[in-house]
Amino acid sequence: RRQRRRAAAHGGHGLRLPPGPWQLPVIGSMHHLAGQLPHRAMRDLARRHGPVMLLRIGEVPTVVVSSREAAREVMQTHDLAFASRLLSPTLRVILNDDGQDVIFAPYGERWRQLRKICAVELLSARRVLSFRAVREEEVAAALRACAEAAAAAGAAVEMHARLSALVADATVRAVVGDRFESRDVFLRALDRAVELAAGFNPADLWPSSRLVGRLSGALRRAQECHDAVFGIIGGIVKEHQERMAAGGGDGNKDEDLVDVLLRLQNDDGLQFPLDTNIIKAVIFDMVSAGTETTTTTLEWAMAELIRNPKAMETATAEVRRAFAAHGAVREQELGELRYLQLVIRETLRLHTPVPLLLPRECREPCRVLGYDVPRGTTVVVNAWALGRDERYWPGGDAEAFRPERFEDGGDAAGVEFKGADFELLPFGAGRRMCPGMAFGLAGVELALASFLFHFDWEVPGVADPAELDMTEAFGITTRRKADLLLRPILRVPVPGV
Ligand code: HEM
Repeated sequence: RRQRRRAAAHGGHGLRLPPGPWQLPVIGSMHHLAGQLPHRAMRDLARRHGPVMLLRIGEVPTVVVSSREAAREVMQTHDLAFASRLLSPTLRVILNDDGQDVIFAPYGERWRQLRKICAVELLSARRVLSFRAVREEEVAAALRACAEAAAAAGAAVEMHARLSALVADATVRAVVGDRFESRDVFLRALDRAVELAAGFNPADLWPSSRLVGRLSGALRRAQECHDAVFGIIGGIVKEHQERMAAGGGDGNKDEDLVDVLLRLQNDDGLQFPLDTNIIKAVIFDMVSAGTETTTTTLEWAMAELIRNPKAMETATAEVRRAFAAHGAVREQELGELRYLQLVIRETLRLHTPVPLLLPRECREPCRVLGYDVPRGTTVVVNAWALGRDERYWPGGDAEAFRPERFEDGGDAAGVEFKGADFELLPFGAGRRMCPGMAFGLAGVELALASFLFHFDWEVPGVADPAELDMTEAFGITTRRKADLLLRPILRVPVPGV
């Protein structure tokens, strides 16, 4: 009978819908998620109901995928059927559009054009390389700040603030060409957007109710975020336009991403013109997708290394050995740091920065592991749960930080995060996979290697580093809840200090 009720809820007949926990009127399955972070609650529910599970989040039918095989079906076998996104009411307000950007655009020609621009122009390997000097300068500034703290005996550094400033400045300079004065206002608004975009507010739970939408504080807050962020971006785009009109800003070498987009705006070959609103939305995508994820990865990597002194020792010894003669980390040789790469891979496994990836929307009726997924269903892949699943990470230590598991001969040797191994999906997979992977990793690698090269790190006031608080906060990304206060001890002089 339960099965029939669910089928009716979808307006479908004779469908074999995925199983799921019992539902209540109005709130659907929400009571099963209450009091826990969604990715954790969904993992626990999936253990009981299976790898393809149907929930109703408020009124939104949501299929949660929690096995390697099911993820492969969604993101590879039927990728085209799941290549769209849904735009929640909150996101619609934050972006002020119906999917004009890349991240939340529905699948279609418009998205394909923007995606191609990302691949060929904005986030290509050549472009990422062109921002090397920016990355090096911003990392050097962060190192100098840490060196000052180290010199003031015993001063600790609040790593979240330090890392988000570093990543934001490096990303923003690449995207818009310069730091901007309102960086902190921008970051605060972005912070709120990350929380709001995770959904689970009344406006997103009951999208069909205008009344709920109107009464929901979330939409008001989303509007405030939009105004703050797009006001700043609008000013930046205008400055670029004026500079271009005055004949400056040309020359491929120093192009920032706004320059690139404005240049493409004049390209007659585009099927869909890039109007200024689209450019602003894409700029917002680049900055928001680039900062939060990269900062989160760096913070967890530092926290895990602190908690695991042996891994810290190995990673530090490797980077100091590699760059001892040069006195500073050089980006072009980072590929040689094999252990550091494994530390990053292990961090992305345990602390998948976007734990539920970005929800997809089913474009055409489809079957996943034999279950029917009706058109319009939201589909969520619990990448965080896959990354900790004992079936794929054997050895009884799936929740432990052990980069060695990826070494040759290790039990996860050869498992990569490039979208082909469905147990490790920090960047997703398939057509909607993250196009900013190289951009993000370049920032993580350089910063992490440099922090370890110049400093040893201690946690003041925590007798046993294993006791470090690792609680996650709610949001579209898995940020740390607690501050990460670390004391740097200078070991190799920082140039310019
Ligand atoms: C550690 C860093 C990063 C992580 C973990 C990450 C993760 C993700 C994930 C999980 C998705 C959704 C994939 C899917 O649906 O299968 C995504 C999409 C996206 N990411 Fe990233 N990302 C990172 C860095 C970046 C950076 C630096 C940029 C750009 C500057 C970027 C731009 C994008 C864009 C534009 C999309 C949307 C793609 C589409 O829908 O077609 N990301 N990212």
